[in-house]
Amino acid sequence: MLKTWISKLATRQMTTIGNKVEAAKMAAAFKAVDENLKPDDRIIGIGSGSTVVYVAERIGQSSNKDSFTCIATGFQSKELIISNGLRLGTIEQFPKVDIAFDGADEVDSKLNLIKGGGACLFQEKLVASAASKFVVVADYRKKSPSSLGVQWTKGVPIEIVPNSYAKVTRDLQEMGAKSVILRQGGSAKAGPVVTDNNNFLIDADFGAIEDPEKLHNSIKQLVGVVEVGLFIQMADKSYFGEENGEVSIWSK
Ligand SMILES: O=C(CO)[C@H](O)[C@H](O)COP(=O)(O)O
Repeated sequence: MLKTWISKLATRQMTTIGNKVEAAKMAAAFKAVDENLKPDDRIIGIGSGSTVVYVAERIGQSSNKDSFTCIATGFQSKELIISNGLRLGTIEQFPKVDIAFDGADEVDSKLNLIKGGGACLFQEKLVASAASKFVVVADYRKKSPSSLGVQWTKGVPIEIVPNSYAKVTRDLQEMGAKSVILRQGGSAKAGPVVTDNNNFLIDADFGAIEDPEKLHNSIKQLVGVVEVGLFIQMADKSYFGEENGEVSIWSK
């Protein structure tokens, strides 16, 4: 009896926490779109992950949907664009993006980001780097209290060419990574995660990252590395949905 009551309480608490996080994501995304999407924006980048779902929903509510085209950062993003009745274009057609929205795994006070928790980092960086304005949407759990790698402890996601994984693993270990893991598909797939670009992903934990730009540049030059999930000084603004329902904004 007591066990059942405790389990019901735990379920209710988990639901409340879950709802709080979902509400925070939605609040951040809606405010970010409302404050940043301008009527003359023609090409809009749509990122990946669970927060961007609300960005696509909000953009999908626009009355001038025919006047702009959305660029995806991966399979999920493409589906979001289509399911919200938005026009889909490609980065090859539109290499100049007016504004891009995306989520993040961790954000520091200088607006450096860890991204790639959802395995989409290469296309996310491609679209963000093509954008005149890059706006991040996240919930309160993504704010770094100090350095990157403190809040997000699964490691820096790194997209690599598949047959380079053993060599890049060794390189990262030699660079001082505490752990280097080839990301696995888990119960959904026997073997490694394969990205939208047919690559593998490594998660390399460097602990608290004192100099993210230096680390980014060192990893980027390793042969086999396609892209690094450290986004250095790319974001213009970050919107965080808070636990109390408010939205806080960090700007450059
Ligand atoms: O980088 C990403 C995918 O590769 C996501 O943007 C990041 O993982 C944040 O996702 P969510 O909004 O679900 O927390």
